[in-house]
Amino acid sequence: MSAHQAQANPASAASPARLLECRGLSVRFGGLMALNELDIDVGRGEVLGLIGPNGSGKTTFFNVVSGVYAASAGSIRLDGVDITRAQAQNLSAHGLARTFQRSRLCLPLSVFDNIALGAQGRLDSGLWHNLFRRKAFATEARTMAAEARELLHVFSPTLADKLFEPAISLGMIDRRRVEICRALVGRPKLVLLDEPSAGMTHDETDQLMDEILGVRRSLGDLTIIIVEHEMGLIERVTDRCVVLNYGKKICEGRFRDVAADPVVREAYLGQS
Ligand SMILES: Nc1ncnc2c1ncn2[C@@H]1O[C@H](COP(=O)(O)OP(=O)(O)OP(=O)(O)O)[C@@H](O)[C@H]1O
Repeated sequence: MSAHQAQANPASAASPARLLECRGLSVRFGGLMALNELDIDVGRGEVLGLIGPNGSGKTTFFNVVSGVYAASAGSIRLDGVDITRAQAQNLSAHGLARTFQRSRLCLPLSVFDNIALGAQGRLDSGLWHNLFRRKAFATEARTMAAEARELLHVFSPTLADKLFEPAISLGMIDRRRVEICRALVGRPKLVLLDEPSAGMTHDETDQLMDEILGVRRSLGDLTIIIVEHEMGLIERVTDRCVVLNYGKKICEGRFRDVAADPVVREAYLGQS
C-alpha cells in the first residue's frame, strides 16, 4: 500500500464526535467543478488544515459552508443540523463564524462596534426592544462591551484599552485580532480562518496563532478549520490536514504524513 493510500484512510478515526460532516459536496461554476463530490468530516475540538495549490477549491469550500455560495450537490451538517441551504446571515445562530482573507473590518467604526457586529445573532435587535426597552438595550450593550474587552484582553491587554477607538487607528496584527474576536464573540462551535497570515510578518502570524490556540483552550471545544499557504504554520497548529486539488480531496492525515505523500508533493509542491 502506498503512503497516499494509507493517508486516504481518514485519520479522523481518532477524532472525537464529528461536528461538521460534508457529504458529496459539489460547487459548479458553469463548466468548472470548483468542488467535486467532497466528503469532509471535522471532529469536535479539532484544528483541521485545509491545504492545496492555488485554485484547488479551499476558499470555495469556506464559501459554501458559510452560505456565501449555494451547493450544487451534496450536504453539510453542523452539529447534526442540516445547514446545506442555510443563508449566510443565519449561520452564526447555528454556531458558525469565519474570517476572510481580506479584512472585512468597517474601519471608521470603533473596535467595539466591529466586534458587536459578530454578536448580532445573540442580541435582541428588534425595533420594539431597541426603542422601548432602552434599559434592557443599555444593559445588553454594557454586557457586550465587557465581553469584548475580556476577549481582546486575552489577545492583547493594550488592545483591550482601545475598545472605543476607530479600527482604522490599529496596526495590521491588531486588526486581525479584532476580526477574530468578532468571529468568537458570537460563541461559535466552528470557526473558519481564511489565511490568517495574509499581510502579516512571520513573527506576527506565529504570535497570533499562539493567541488563537490559547483562546481556543479557554473556550473549551472550539473547532477550527484553517486555510493557509504558510506550511510551517499548518504543521505547528493543526491536528490533521485535508489536501484538495482541482476540487477533490486527494489526501488527508497528519501534516507530516500528507507532506511526505508523493501525490500531494506532485500536486501541491510541484515535486515528487
Ligand atoms: N465566483 C466564482 N465564479 C467562477 N469561478 C470561481 C468563483 N470562485 C472561484 N472560482 C474558481 O473556482 C476554482 C477554485 O477557486 P478557489 O478560490 O476556491 O481556490 P483556492 O484553493 O481558494 O485558491 P487560492 O489558494 O488561490 O486562494 C478556481 O478555478 C476559481 O477560478
